[in-house]
Amino acid sequence: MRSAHTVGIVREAEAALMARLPQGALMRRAATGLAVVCARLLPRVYGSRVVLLVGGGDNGGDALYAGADLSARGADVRAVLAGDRAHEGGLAALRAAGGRIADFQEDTAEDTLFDADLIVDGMLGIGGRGGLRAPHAVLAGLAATAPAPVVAVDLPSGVDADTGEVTGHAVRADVTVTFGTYKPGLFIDPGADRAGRVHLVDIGLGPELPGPSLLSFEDADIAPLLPVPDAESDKYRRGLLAVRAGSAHYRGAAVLTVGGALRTGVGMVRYAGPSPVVDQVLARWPEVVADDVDPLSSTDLDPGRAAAVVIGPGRGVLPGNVDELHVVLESDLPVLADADALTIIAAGTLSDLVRTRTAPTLLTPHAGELARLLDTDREEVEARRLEHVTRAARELNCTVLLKGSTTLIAHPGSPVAANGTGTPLLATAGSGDVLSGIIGALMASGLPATEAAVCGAHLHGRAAVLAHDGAPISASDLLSGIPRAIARIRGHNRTKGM
Ligand SMILES: NC(=O)C1=CN([C@@H]2O[C@H](COP(=O)(O)OP(=O)(O)OC[C@H]3O[C@@H](n4cnc5c(N)ncnc54)[C@H](OP(=O)(O)O)[C@@H]3O)[C@@H](O)[C@H]2O)[C@@H](O)CC1
Ligand SMILES: Nc1ncnc2c1ncn2[C@@H]1O[C@H](COP(=O)(O)OP(=O)(O)O)[C@@H](O)[C@H]1O
Ligand SMILES: [K+]
Repeated sequence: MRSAHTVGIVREAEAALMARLPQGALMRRAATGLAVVCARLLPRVYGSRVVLLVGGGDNGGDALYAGADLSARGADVRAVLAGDRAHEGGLAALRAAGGRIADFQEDTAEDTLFDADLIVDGMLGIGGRGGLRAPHAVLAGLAATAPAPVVAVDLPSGVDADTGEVTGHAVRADVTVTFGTYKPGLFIDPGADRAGRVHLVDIGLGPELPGPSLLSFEDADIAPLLPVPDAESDKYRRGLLAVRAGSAHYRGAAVLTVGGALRTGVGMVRYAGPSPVVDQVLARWPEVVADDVDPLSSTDLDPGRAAAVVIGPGRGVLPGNVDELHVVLESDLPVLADADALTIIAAGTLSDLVRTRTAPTLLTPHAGELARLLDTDREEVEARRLEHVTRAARELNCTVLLKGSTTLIAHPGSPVAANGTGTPLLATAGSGDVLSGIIGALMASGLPATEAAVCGAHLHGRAAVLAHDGAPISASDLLSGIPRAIARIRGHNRTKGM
């Protein structure tokens, strides 16, 4: 599991640690770690051409000291100064080690960057604010087109460390070397996409840091959470999931939600819906126990021995659907509400019930649905995803999973989780229905809503990557990836344990 802390927290921890260390010690630790990663990226250090893009703050200082280390090992190091000032100690160290230093010149910068074997982005770190100004923006553009790999110092310049937001230009790194702790923006798109592979360099900040602001999970963290049936299990102990998805207009939503649950593994799926949808679900999934129920006229929940309910995908927003959701939310079962159920909640009539129910509640909106829940617009949510998912969890007093290129999961009082798996190919109709089924199965198996959401999103992304094989996938294709993803994740855990 990788923990991230916001800039404010990093600054406080840094101040506490620096008070006990000789001046400059932290920057030396950071720069040494950076130089080691840079050296590994070069076929050989001696004779390699390394170009440092140097900003006016300590981020530039890190780059200059690392450049001095590489220069001392025989690399040909050139620093291009983006600002009108640069870290004095770093400049002196690079000069003393034989490196060259030049101010940014529009007419020579391109040749300098295109001749490099490695480009080190030390323009802005956690002190960056807003969109990159010139000449930083020009250098970011040149670094993106130059053939050499780009290593970002602490974070790619132009990425907001706390949110992953990018306003205008930002560096696109192949590798980011970050110091002391991960920064949230390294795990949230578009920042995550700009960061490439992220290495953490330990500079001794750990003991000064409080609990994380954001978490990112890997296979090894997910594997122990996945339910494993044991010899004592029967279908009820493994969990019965009640699915309230699909309608005469949207039959596929029922088929996909149920499929997501079955492929994830659950004791039983009990489906309730209008008769033509029941026929379609049974034609595809004969193992389902299905009840003909017209949700528009019957509000009986009769969940049997259900351990959790998924409601909403393709279900409709008519008065009967509102009544059905009301009954489900009034139950003491864990509930996952998606799609049309979110539209109903956003309309206001049931949001109080969501807020006050004591059983676990998980809402799984995309940006548009979250915007409706928070009475704002989609662009606003997309620009500040972390802020909005946190606010929704707090205001609705439940777990909220915000879908999108980075899926975020928030629960009041807990660090937000950023999902690290997936592919843009997931942006296809119905893939959200599959996600609801996956998470519903995990909730029915007994996982708390937040853990089910974190595991489900991870599994969903892994399944997509395994299913696509380089070609586009449909939501149905995704289903076949789920068991393979579970096997891979479990296998990873075994390897780690050996
Ligand atoms: N914390 C730690 O534990 C450790 C931290 N360390 C390192 O220190 C880094 C933080 O250093 P920092 O505070 O000096 O800020 P930094 O990121 O260099 O930027 C400041 C400069 O950027 C400029 N600038 C701002 N926005 C801009 C824009 N949009 N476009 C253009 N320019 C812009 C701003 O100019 P101004 O706006 O003031 O004119 C100022 O000159 C941190 O990321 C890590 O690398 C390690 O050494 C050791 C351990
Ligand atoms: N650019 C992207 N990269 C990765 N995953 C994405 C991207 N866009 C969407 N997704 C994922 O695809 C799924 C789409 O779900 P949703 O928006 O509910 O679609 P639908 O309602 O059609 O099923 C979500 O899991 C979401 O996180
Ligand atoms: K940087």
